[in-house]
Amino acid sequence: MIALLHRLGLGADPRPLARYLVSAAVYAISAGTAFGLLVPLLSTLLAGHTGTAARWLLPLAGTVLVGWVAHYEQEVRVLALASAWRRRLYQRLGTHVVRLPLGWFDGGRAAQVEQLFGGGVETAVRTVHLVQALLGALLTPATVFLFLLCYDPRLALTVLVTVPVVLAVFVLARRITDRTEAAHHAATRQASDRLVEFAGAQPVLRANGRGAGGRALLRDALQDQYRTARRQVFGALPGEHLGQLAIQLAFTAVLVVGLLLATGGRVDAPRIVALLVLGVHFLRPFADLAGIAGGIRACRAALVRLDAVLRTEPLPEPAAPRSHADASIELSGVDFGYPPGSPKVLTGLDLVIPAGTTTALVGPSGAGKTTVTKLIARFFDVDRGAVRIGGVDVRDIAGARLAELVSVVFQDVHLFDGTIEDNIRVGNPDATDEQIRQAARRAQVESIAARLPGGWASRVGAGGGLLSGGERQRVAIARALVKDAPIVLLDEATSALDAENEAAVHAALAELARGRTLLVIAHRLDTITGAASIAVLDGGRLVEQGTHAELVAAGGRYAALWAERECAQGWRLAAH
Ligand SMILES: Nc1ncnc2c1ncn2[C@@H]1O[C@H](COP(=O)(O)OP(=O)(O)OP(=O)(O)O)[C@@H](O)[C@H]1O
Repeated sequence: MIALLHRLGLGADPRPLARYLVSAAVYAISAGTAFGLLVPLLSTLLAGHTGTAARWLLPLAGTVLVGWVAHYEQEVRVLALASAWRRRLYQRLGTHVVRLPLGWFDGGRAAQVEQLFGGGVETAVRTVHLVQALLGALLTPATVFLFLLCYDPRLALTVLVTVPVVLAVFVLARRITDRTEAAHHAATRQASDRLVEFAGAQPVLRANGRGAGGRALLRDALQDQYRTARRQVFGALPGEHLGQLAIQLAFTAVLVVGLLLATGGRVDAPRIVALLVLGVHFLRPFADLAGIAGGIRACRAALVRLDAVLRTEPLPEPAAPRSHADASIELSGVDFGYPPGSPKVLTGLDLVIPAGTTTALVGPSGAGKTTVTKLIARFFDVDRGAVRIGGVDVRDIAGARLAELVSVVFQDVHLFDGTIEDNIRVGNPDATDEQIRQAARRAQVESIAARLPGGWASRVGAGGGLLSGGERQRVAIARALVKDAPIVLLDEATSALDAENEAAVHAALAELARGRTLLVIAHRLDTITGAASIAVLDGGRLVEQGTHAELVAAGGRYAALWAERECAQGWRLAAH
């Protein structure tokens, strides 16, 4: 844990950390000392020696004052330390995440990072506060024990013997509580997932007359959650009571020994009362230790998640970046698997896309088309072979330069819940209003703004939910137009488009192609019949390449796909 905290930079500035630890330790020790000084004060007071008792007031007041100053210092230090560390962690995470390969964000990792930026860093930072609680729970009883040892070694040994028993009972109690808590968390998570799913699936459920069926799934999940919540309450009760019981038993043991000592006349009654008060203060912090241990476990889990992200290697930057000659693309002998080393998705792939031309990638689902675009944009590095832009290996082009060279328009375009203009401006934050409007016009986005109730000022909803698939893609094309990168990689929207949308996307694509190297993953063959070149991918290999006419005439894989499409269209016409 200490190595983990060190790696995450808690000790980057050791002086404030050391001052915090010292003030927390001084506070914990002074609390123990104050309890220790109560013994002579109380015992003399109870024995009626008021004058002698008064003499103890001064050291007690001094200790309380030291404790108060240390406590103030500890609170100021912990706030400064936690906020500096929080800022450092956010900065490290922010600067690291932007250097990670974009492919790393696949498979739910984006949500993981979102969670870290949300509660994860906060939970990790709580570790700093737990340190003072831990020091208090260890150093205060240790100081009290030293006083007990000086006052009465027999009583001191008695309380010492109870410690392992109390700790063992607390560990057992914690295990019982943890088990039921884990089951309850899992059931709560499932119930909330079901709730979200149930709300989101309303259109599908109702369209299929499954309103009641969907409710049954939700009801089952909620019942399950209720059952585990009850189990958690009843399961946690024995755990909590066991802990309290252990402390009470330990105290009873100390009481019995104290009474034996008093009745045997070996210690006078006032002193034994004062010592028993000290015994209580020795045992009390053990109840806190169980809670602190649970808190440390939660913090550790957050720290491990943070560390895992921060230790992920960014794609290496070239030591001596090179400049590309033009916007041509070339893949030569490319092998690639997710993750590197796993079964190959692309094998020995050769593909040349001359600068300023449009090439369409077609092929069955899973052929590796999207993977090709991800390798060109360097979301991942190839396992073998090379991807070149303008004759230069993408690994030799500086990351920032490559990002300027290439625009990627994904199949599932993500829009932010802002206006259409805000969303286009993402492509180039420095673009003027006129440039934005012009890109919007060329990408056929104006008609979208015209149909929205608030026009250009309308928000597009979370993820662009108020727009159709084709409309979202047109906004993304406008984004690529304002970015004005010489290479555009576009994964055509697979969602069914109405005739008007289809024509608009066509026109937007034609604008995008003008003067650029465009690689389009085509899911509708009609879109790409005019492309300069069509590359047919199957099983991660290039099986054919040529123009539409050449490939249809060749009667190969593409001709078969074209025939399938014609057949499907014929079926649609007949069905109407
Ligand atoms: N991030 C990933 N991790 C693991 N496997 C992946 C990942 N992305 C894609 N794959 C696998 O790689 C193979 C090729 O996927 P790819 O998305 O490149 O195909 P595609 O031709 O674009 O398919 P589609 O037309 O359905 O989008 C598939 O078997 C897919 O399951």
